[in-house]
Amino acid sequence: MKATSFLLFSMLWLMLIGLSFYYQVEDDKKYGQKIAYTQAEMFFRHIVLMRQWNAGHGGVYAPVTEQNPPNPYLNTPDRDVTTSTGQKLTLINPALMTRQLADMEKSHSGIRFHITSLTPIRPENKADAWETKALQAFVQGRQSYEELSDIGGQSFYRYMGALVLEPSCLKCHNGPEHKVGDVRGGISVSIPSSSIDDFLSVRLQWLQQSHLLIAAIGLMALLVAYWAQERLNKRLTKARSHLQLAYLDSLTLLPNRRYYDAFVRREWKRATRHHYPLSMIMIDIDFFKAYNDSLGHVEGDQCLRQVARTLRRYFRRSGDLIARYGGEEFCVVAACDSLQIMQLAEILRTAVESMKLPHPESKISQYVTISLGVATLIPRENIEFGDLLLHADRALYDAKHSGRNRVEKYRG
Ligand SMILES: Nc1nc2c(ncn2[C@@H]2O[C@H](COP(=O)(O)OP(=O)(O)OP(=O)(O)O)[C@@H](O)[C@H]2O)c(=O)[nH]1
Repeated sequence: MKATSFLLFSMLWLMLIGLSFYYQVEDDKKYGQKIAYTQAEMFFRHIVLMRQWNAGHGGVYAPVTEQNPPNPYLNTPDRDVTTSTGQKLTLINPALMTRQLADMEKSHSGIRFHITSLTPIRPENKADAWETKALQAFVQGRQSYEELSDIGGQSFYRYMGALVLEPSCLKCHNGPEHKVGDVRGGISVSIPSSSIDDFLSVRLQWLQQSHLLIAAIGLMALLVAYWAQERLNKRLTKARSHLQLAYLDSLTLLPNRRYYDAFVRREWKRATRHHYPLSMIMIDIDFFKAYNDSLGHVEGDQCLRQVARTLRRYFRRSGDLIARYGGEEFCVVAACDSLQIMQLAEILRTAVESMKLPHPESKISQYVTISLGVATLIPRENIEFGDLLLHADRALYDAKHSGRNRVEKYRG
């Protein structure tokens, strides 16, 4: 893994973790809201049930106390009674019971509920702005309404359920304008959002910690993979450079003689099996000693490199090879016939001459030139591959002795 890939994967991983964190937090918020509204709805249903119980009994009597004075809005003949022992009792109808329970709940848990309507009998039952919105929604046909809203600057999950007139309610709501099934108001239940926020913040903390841990584990795994890959790469590079040292000539970066020998042996066997010709070229730089002597060894090395670079351009096929044979000698092996190898040799000769690399001490040209000896054989069982080398060498000798800067073919 490269450093850029490591960075890319790390960023991708962190993005995934970030996304997972975001969606889980959002999900938890929704879940928290759902819990709040469900809790509020349950409260509402419970109150409605208690009201039904109360209305079913036509109200219940309780002793008159400071906290439980007679209800001035209740116009029934037996609102206040005195027992045979002189105890004063007053009738508690569903509305009064709801109010008393609301006061108790508010001081106990902070949860508020409020019985209200668009036309309340009791002024304290007047709807606030949010409740008015909910009651108007009931007029449009909705049965419940829920929203996150403020009361006195404090945030609440607010739920309101519609109160529907039932037969038992007609004992008190007995005017001609009332009939069973009418929505005559609602009870709003408000749960402080702080109670859910506390639960959410604990969950958020857990999510943060678990995501940080997973992110760190993932990053560590990536780091380990990166580190292992780096180690492997280093080993591979080392192994490759060892291999290169063994088979490459360090000056010209051409394959060396050891590689060349192994290559020729392999090609020789193949050509023997398939009966096709194998050709060889021995190449020698003309008057290279004089070049060295006049310009120095450093320039000599540079000249060898330039000649190698020029020659190498003509060897792209997998069956052909050029190598540094030693000193200022290069050799070529190619799976082709004598005509083709002569053409190639001539191309190589021209290419070096065309470099126009000045040679102040050459007796045949003002530039660096090469002599080439070419040989071709169709391998057979009774011929050694060394014969091909000897023939090429012989041809090179002929090229040297017939004037240099030329190609000579082995003539047998
Ligand atoms: N700079 C440099 N010179 C080298 C290297 N290997 C061999 N030589 C030199 O190549 C020269 C070869 O000289 P000779 O074998 O006499 O051949 P020549 O001078 O080219 O003469 P002909 O081949 O007859 O044209 C020697 O002076 C070697 O020192 C090398 O790696 N770098």
